[in-house]
Amino acid sequence: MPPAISDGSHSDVSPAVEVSNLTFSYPELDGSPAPGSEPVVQDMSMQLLPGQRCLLIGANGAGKSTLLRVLAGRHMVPSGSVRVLGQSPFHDTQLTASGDMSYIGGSWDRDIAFAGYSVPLQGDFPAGQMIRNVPGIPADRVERLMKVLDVNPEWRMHQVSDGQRRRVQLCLGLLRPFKVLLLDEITVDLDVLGRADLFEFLREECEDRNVTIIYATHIFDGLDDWPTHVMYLARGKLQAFQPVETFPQIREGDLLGLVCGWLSKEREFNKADGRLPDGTKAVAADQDLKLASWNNGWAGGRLASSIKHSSNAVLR
Ligand SMILES: Nc1ncnc2c1ncn2[C@@H]1O[C@H](COP(=O)(O)OP(=O)(O)OP(=O)(O)O)[C@@H](O)[C@H]1O
Repeated sequence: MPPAISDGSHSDVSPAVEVSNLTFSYPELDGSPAPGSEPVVQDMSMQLLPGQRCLLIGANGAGKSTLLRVLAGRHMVPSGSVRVLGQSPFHDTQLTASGDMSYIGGSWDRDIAFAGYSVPLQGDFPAGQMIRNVPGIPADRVERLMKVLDVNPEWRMHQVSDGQRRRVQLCLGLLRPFKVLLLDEITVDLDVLGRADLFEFLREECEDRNVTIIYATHIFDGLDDWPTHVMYLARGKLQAFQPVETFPQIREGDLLGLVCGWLSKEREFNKADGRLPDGTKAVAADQDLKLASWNNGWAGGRLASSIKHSSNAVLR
């Protein structure tokens, strides 16, 4: 396991993203973390400057999505612990409303009362109409993005494939000229060429417009020379955060090998420390399982509830 280190770069330019001693736990219904639980993000500090692109790496359950959602202002944290473009993303909704910060998460869905949670966005409307109707976007940017993402304006949103829906989601998320972009593994449904075109577009955005990007992924194909920085999380802690040129393996085009090495060491560490593969502490077999104080909601006629110390259980 590499030691926690900081980028070490010093600059007079204000950071685009700044995290200072951030600790975050998911609250239970009473607003406090489950007693005895480890925070999902622990004592993290890092900063990225305009123009930098960072890959966010970590095993399943490491806390990547949680960190991105905190940066995107989806969870309340003390205002000094996260600054995006100098603002607190939770407290300053203008960051998102203005389009200066864009967050594109893994799924594109919405909760519909009495119908269910996580309903994929669908409806008989053409993709081109949705995209071209977003006000205030220069026409050349709209057409360029539709070309990069190969979006057919005639696609009807109730008939598209998962990959086509993802392309429309990305197109809408990238439409406004953001300054900070947070991407949570959004390329799983894209074909190889679509993914390559997208990353080329994002690189140009950084180089031409000086934007900052953090991208969480498990897919490293073709990414060796894309990031300027790499950030590795394990058990909620920042294990490494460095410019790519400081990693000989990345310079030699073996980003995947570097990541596999980190994850294998992490797996051995978890085993030796009596932890589950996701890094959480294993619970003794004789410990009572208690229903947690949260329910995840009704979906498809089932009540999905979380049971403490277990994977999600479903009560029918
Ligand atoms: N809404 C939630 N309430 C409580 N705990 C949560 C919630 N969402 C995630 N967690 C827990 O937080 C931890 C980190 O989850 P997170 O989704 O951030 O991991 P990740 O690194 O993005 O994983 P993956 O690579 O599988 O997407 C996990 O242990 C997960 O069980």
